[in-house]
Amino acid sequence: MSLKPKTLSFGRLTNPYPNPNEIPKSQTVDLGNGSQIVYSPRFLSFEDSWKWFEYLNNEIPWTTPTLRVFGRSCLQVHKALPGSSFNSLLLNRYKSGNEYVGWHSDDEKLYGSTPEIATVSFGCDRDFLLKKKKHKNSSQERINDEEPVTKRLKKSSHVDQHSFNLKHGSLLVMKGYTQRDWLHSLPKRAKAEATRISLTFRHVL
Ligand SMILES: O=C(O)CCC(=O)C(=O)O
Ligand SMILES: [Fe+2]
Repeated sequence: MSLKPKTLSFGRLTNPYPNPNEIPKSQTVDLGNGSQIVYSPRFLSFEDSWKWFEYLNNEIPWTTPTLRVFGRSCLQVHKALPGSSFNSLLLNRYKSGNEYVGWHSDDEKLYGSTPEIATVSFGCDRDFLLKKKKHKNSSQERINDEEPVTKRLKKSSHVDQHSFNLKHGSLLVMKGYTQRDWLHSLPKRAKAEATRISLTFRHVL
């Protein structure tokens, strides 16, 4: 894919980390029971990410709700995730903070039992939330009646929800049993006025 954007509009946002030494490091969050999230806030450079944003925003024939493109995946995602074998790319565009994705998991059979799903984000920062699914009968979720309520509440608010602010040029990877055990969403944000584009790389069996 050649990157020949029609227009470039660098400087829409100020680079939050102009000094490369201050760029936050990647973090791995262990969600427990074999699920993990890896978040790299500055996966692509600030300038390259704007080139990608402009290219995607101007050149993709965006339709509602989504466009699925099968074939060779692009960018450097394969290099960053050795062993990955993505063969599907889903593109989403959120034109404002009013556009959102509700709670769901990408647990369709076609992705297998432990899919690795990698999301690269461009444009406006948006929050990405994760919450644990309620399994009525699993021993893991069974409420211990002996435990004081206050302890129970503390435990669940700490362990059962996570939030990531997905930055321009960031990479977030959901791994292991994240789709089986967790829901994710990209909620409405009144303050997010600008467009966000995300690319999600997946492996279809
Ligand atoms: O736009 C995103 O970051 C995620 C969207 C999503 O969860 C999906 O397309 O399944
Ligand atoms: Fe999803």
